[in-house]
Amino acid sequence: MEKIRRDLGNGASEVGDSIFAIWPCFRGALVEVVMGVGCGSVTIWGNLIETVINNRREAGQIDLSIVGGGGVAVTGGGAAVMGGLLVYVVEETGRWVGEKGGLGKKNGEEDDQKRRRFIEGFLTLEEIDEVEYGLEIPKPERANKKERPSKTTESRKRKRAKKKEIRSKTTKSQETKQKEGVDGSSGRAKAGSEEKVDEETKKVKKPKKRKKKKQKTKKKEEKQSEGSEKPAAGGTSDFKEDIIGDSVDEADYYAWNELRLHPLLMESIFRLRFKTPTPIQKACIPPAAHQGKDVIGAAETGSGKTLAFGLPILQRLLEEQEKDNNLVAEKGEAVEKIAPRSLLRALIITPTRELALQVSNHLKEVAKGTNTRVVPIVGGMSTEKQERLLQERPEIVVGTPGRLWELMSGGEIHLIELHSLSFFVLDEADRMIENGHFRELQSIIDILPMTSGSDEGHPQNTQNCTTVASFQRKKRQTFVFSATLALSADFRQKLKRGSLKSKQSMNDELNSIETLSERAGMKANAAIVDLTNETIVADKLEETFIECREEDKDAYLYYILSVHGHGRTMVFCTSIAALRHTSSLLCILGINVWTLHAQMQQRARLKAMDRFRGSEHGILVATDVAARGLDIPGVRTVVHYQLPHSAEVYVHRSGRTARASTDGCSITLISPNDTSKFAALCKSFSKETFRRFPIELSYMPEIAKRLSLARQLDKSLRRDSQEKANKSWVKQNAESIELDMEDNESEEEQVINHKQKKAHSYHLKRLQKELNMLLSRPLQPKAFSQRFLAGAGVSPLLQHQFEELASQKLGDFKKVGNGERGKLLVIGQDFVEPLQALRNASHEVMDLKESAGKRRNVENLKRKRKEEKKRLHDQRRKQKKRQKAGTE
Ligand SMILES: Nc1ncnc2c1ncn2[C@@H]1O[C@H](COP(=O)(O)OP(=O)(O)OP(=O)(O)O)[C@@H](O)[C@H]1O
Repeated sequence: MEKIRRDLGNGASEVGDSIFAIWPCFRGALVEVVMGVGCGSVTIWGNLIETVINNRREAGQIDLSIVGGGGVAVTGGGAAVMGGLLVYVVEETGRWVGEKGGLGKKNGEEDDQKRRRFIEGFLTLEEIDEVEYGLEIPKPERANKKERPSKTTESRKRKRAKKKEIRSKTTKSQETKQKEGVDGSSGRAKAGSEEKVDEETKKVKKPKKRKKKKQKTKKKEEKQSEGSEKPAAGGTSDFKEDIIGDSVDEADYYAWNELRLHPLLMESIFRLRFKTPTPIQKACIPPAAHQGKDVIGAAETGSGKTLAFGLPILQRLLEEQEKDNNLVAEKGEAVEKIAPRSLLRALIITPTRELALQVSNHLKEVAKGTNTRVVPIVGGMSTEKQERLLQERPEIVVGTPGRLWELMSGGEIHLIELHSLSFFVLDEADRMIENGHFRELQSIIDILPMTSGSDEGHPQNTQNCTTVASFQRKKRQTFVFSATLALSADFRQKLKRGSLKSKQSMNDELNSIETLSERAGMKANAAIVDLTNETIVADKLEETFIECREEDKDAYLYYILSVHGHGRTMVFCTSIAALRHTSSLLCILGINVWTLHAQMQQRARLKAMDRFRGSEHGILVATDVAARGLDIPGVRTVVHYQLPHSAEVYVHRSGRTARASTDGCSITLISPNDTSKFAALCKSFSKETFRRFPIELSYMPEIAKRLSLARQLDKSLRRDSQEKANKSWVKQNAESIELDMEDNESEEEQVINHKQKKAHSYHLKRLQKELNMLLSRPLQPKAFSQRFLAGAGVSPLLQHQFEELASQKLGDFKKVGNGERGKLLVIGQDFVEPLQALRNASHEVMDLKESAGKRRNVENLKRKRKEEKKRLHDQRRKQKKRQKAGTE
């Protein structure tokens, strides 16, 4: 989340007005409040805001996290002079939605206590991050950091002092532990201890959170018991034991031999059970890892591109470490003199936060057993926490352009000391140049040191490594990867020719892969690996479509999910409005879905992903933020509810299934308005035919009934919640500034209103009852026999409904006890997932050329009819005119 911070240096007298002005912005939004503290008026402000926030939290209307911070440090400017309380409201999108500044003079201990009470009621973003995502937070090491504007308030200092106290209590035990074998210098060991300290600190401070902490500890213990603990560098024996325990036969992995990877990396590969390198890995690792070349890599979705650039990075870092160690042994000098550690060596940029986290986790997994640290830096998470992660000086940083540039431009030393950067990677590179979305990327590229200089082999004369005598770093390598690089016809030709020279760009924009690569320092002799086939999509992907009217898309989606809802399914919408509409309808229809879109708070985004990952038959309704790169095993089906804007997005969306040599199915819902767009889309990847998804039409009347009820319910519920939110907003704000609300309604109006409300609530109840009744029985084809089931198979939903029905019936039967045999028996049937249904069905194929021809014919016919109609109309008009003139 990008924070836009401004201060309004207005006076405390405007408190009422200003709070009133802020709250409308909160409606429905998830916001973060950053509070600057330090003065007398805090007591009043703190109480006032606390009350309002609590009310709204309890009403479930807002979800606020309070991030403390000094007025001076947070805001600078006017506030620096005047101090006071500042409330910042920032939406997930980074759009500024409200602000308030109040003034006062410092009032000492009492205010501070109040403020602390105010802040302690909430779980901060940091804690939530830690609990949920196991990020390791190293302890702050001030010495390492360049002078930056301090965010410290007095109370934070006290907080830290308290932490220190507890830390000192725990240090002894940790020291003993470290001596007992845990590598004391390991970042992770440190991080672990810091987490413990944090835990203890919080225990002392927040009894409320004990429950959460317990879960956290439990989770951690579980993780540890799974054996995911990282062994210290060089200490591979634990690893080997793991592997031997799992009886890996190294001979099975012979295909990796020619890639000459470091033994520690090979151990990770054994552990991950990757028996052979994928083609893109085979093609990229030799030039990237052993010849020091830049690489442009294009291969189908799910083909292992992350390791195609990840392994060479780790390989080179390990080789350098070994060389350094040898030099240290030879010369007997301190390792820091020979080769300073703790410099940024690889910067990997991805377009989305989820992808950055995924790539980072993937690399961490492979880097287990080495000393190399990988850290994700993404928006939507606490900046402070990420700054602390960077203080650990990780060698590899994976991030999104926005947050990276925010930290870089803020002077984050680890990110701006780039003289030792050996790898610059652009994952999903073609996304980075779309619509000038990533201006920050341009800024990042601009601060990269030049690569073409003659400094190769010479000592780097920079702040941190003036003493590097014999340490020779090779020049920086640039890697550019995506599944759809070859979709640009122009670029494909260049890939084929092996020449990347771009035409002189008219402006400074990064509007083509060529300019992007050149500006990033890509060398002319880059290895170009294009393994994409003509159709670009994954080999084992079955692409299908359903033609339907726009208003019937919900019905077909419901059909797919309820009749074939087996395995994980991702449903893609192009707009957030459509996503909200679809997911809300599905929920009313009793289908549980998770949602993911860019306007969600990051925490919620990650939670949705985690839950989707954890559910065998989960359904994720997402916008295109989830289209690229996400690697979720077991996604069997992708549904394009709305057509994507480009062929690239279609390929990436579809590529969430059929990954890593598995199969999968994509279903595109095409309305008449979509056909020409769809044909154009297919044309761009030379696709001429498409299979029609088989639909058992006899289900549709029943589905239509359910949908009609669900739509009515949805509409009413939306209207109600809107009205409620408006009313409670006015009421609460009036209360917060102690205004009495007058009731202007006459008695007659009140009676009418009451009657209307009653009628409305009765109507709602009736609709719900009717829908419940329909949902309580299995979705049946029209000609469904009540006694025997035949047809398209049983989805999990159907299975569940059958079981319910059976237990009901059998229950009734037992009650009657008349000795008759039960009439309904549920026999487990195999589910038919979309891909299977497709394979079972006949090969009905849409010839895109033919259908485009047909469409043209229909359009011509329509045009001709229209012209004919117009001609006849004009003729009649003229005739009438003439007749009129004749009679006159
Ligand atoms: N050599 C291998 N053998 C088997 N599985 C592999 C191998 N390398 C990577 N994988 C697995 O393949 C899956 C896809 O990998 P990855 O996410 O890197 O694909 P990708 O090509 O980057 O996909 P996308 O284009 O969608 O981003 C991951 O689950 C990864 O663990």
